[in-house]
Amino acid sequence: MLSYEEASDKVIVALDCDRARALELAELLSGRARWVKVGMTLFYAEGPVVVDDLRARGLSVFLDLKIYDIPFQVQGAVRAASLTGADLLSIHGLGASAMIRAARAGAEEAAFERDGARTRLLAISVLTSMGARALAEVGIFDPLPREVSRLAALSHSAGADGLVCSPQEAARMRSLLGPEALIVCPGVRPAGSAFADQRRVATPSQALAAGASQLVVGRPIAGAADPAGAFDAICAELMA
Ligand SMILES: O=C(O)c1cc(=O)[nH]c(=O)n1[C@@H]1O[C@H](COP(=O)(O)O)[C@@H](O)[C@H]1O
Repeated sequence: MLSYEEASDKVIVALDCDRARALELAELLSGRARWVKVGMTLFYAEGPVVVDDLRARGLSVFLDLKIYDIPFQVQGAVRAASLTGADLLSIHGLGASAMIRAARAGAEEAAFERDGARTRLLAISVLTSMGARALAEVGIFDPLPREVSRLAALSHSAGADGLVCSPQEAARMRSLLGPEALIVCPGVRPAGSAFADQRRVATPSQALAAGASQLVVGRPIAGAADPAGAFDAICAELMA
């Protein structure tokens, strides 16, 4: 059974909003949440300073930029993004092994320059908003779990520290990657919450039982009338 601290460490709150609201949410969740996610909506509007703001409040940051480009560009982008001191950074597994190795080199350069811990890299597998039909639209006809497995194995061997996948693939990825791998799952919906644009979803307790290391939860917390209450309810579910 998890303690409240262990449960809260497993929940990464996605701050897909502007800086004022992100800081308001950080305040509302103060003393509860330990992890937040800065994605493209917030980062493109505010830049690296927002990572400083959140780290200064003692929060660990997943910088979710889903980086995808040629290896040269990716190395530079990952270096720059890692210089923010973010704990986690996302890149696309679809960039293949040369791009992932370049990402790893960029993260190592930044750690050397900062004389600090290396930002850990999470490879995005198949977005949780996509189902088999969306995959087929982009020419991938393999069953979804097979596509996720291929990207997981490739990213792992090229130097990514972990994987982003839906909770529906978490058990399979846990047995593929082993007990130490970081398996981060968005597409988490407490019972009764709207799925919105998410397709491959599960409840917090199902995601945890399937082997997720951490869960990413956005709108069910950030969009709730009482974000702290919604966060605590998820922790309580993980502790049960
Ligand atoms: O990298 C991610 O975090 C991510 C990957 C993915 O496949 N699906 C996914 O939803 N996400 C992110 O997880 C968060 C989910 O938000 P909610 O759907 O509001 O809980 C968003 O910030 C997405 O950017």
